[in-house]
Amino acid sequence: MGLRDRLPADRGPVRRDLRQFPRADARQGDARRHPALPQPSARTERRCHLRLRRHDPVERRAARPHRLRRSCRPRPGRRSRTCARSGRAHPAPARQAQASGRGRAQRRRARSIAGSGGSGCNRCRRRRFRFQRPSRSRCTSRGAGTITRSARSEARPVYIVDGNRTPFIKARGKPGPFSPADLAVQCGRPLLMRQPFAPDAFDEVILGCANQVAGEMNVARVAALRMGCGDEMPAHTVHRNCGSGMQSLDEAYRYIAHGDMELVLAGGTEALSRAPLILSDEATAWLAKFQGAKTAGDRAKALRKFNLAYLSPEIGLKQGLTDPISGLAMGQTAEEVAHRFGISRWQADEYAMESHRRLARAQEEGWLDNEVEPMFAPDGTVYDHDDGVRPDNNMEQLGKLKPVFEKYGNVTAGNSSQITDGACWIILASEEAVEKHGLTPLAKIVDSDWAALAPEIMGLGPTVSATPLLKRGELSLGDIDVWELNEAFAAQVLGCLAAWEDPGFCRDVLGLDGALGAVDREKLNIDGGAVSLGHPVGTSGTRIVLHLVNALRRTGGKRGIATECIGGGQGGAMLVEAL
Ligand SMILES: CC(=O)SCCNC(=O)CCNC(=O)[C@H](O)C(C)(C)COP(=O)(O)OP(=O)(O)OC[C@H]1O[C@@H](n2cnc3c(N)ncnc32)[C@H](O)[C@@H]1OP(=O)(O)O
Repeated sequence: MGLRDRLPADRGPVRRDLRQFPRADARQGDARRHPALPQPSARTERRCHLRLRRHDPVERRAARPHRLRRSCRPRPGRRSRTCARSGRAHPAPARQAQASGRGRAQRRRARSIAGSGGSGCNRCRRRRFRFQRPSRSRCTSRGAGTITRSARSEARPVYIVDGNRTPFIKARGKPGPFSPADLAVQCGRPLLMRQPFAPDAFDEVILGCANQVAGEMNVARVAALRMGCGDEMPAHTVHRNCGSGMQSLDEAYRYIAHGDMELVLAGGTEALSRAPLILSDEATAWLAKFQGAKTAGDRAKALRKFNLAYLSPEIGLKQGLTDPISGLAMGQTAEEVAHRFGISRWQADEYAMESHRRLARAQEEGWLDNEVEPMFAPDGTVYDHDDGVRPDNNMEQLGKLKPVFEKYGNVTAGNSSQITDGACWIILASEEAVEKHGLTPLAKIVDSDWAALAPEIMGLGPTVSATPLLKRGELSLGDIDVWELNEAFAAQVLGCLAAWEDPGFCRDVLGLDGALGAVDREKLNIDGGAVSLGHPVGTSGTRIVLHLVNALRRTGGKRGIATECIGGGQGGAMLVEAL
């Protein structure tokens, strides 16, 4: 029975309450044992469990309930008050509803919200109800600017006509040879050279980048100019963390589908090796004072206040890979997903090993040759392949690695995505542009979706963003020939697969009538993924769509979904059809 047969018959708003997951029995499951590792004692197991519980939003909330400040609690019939936290005015909702002459139901709702102390201040309300209120379902609506169901039938077709990427180069603890703009230019030049149109024929250049460097602000425009697209080429950079590369494609898709543009160059670039070191606020203040000193005496005075600790900068990459709301590193969010769905270390390592095996096979068979363009460093070094792959990786090697993010966790350097540099471009065109320039479309973008969930479990982003594509397209799992699910962490990918097989999760979070089912592993990340290849965060979204198109064409498949989790608690997905 496919998803089509289980489509909910007008079930109303989906209840997306992640407190339900996992079931109690799954929580108690042993997710950490690995036969090749020394086993933790019962005491450390208990401690580890307690530590994970601290990340659990439900347990944490129970332990430390957020109290709305007095001033945030509007009461029916009272005058509006100012929130001490946000500084915004809170109208008393019941009175407000009455005054504006709204209906009885609305007034009742307003009273009940007021009674629970949750009206008015968005910040407070969001904090307090984060895991209490069913969130608005994004399975069916995507906010302003989206292509709605009715508009979709009138939308113009959008074609992927070409694309390529650089090799992904592992960051080895020092700045890599290329900046984000260098990567984008080295990737883009050969792509533009083989097109039958001039580089200035684009309507817009859009580039995703999560870590822009100060010397290349609006890196899209810098790259467009350096690629010879001309002074009149509009270009902008987009940022949706790990979804930046897919965001650029999605914008291009929408511009073309709406009839605003004909030909767009979209992509992603990232040089994680060049993430900055950041001076602390104290060090910056000292430096400002020192530089502002007018006399030699003032300078000497400032020098005397110098503290050696100022020389110890904060690591920008570490901060960037930590969620600012939950305070969890991305790897810890993967531990969270693994814990909730009982994913073991063994399973994660097995997945990682297979990822390396598949990428090595793809490189050997030349399946990536039409996708990867070599790069040339100023010192003459040629980079022509993804250098993170370990063709001879085995469970013994992987089993020896220590968990990185939790003492007795599952996530290691071996089953995490690697920190790499790389760029990727895709050319998108309307039917008119295809005809005008005599282009050969490779695939068509059919639909896309963005969804959000709690930052602690951002790894489940693919489930909440890809399922609406299946729903809207009335597709079952069997209708999807290839899946590209970005491998942020092996445990996170496996967590998504487990969630789709969990009837409770699918029913309550995804709004289905039962479990979606098991994704065929032979159709998932068939040529490896970020675990073996690396994950230049702003680029990966473009890469998975480009590779999906190539993989579909190579295997003779028709439909494919590229999907990824996004730091901060989001998911993005794109449905394409090979031509
Ligand atoms: C929404 C999202 O997409 S979230 C995802 C965003 N991205 C991330 O969070 C990045 C996650 N990854 C990381 O943070 C890093 O890769 C880390 C912290 C896990 C590891 O970083 P590093 O220590 O620099 O990794 P590195 O690749 O150097 O490996 C460390 C060690 O493990 C070993 N190792 C790594 N992978 C393997 C493997 N597959 N098999 C055997 N050994 C391995 C290395 O050889 C190395 O050992 P050595 O020091 O003796 O040479």
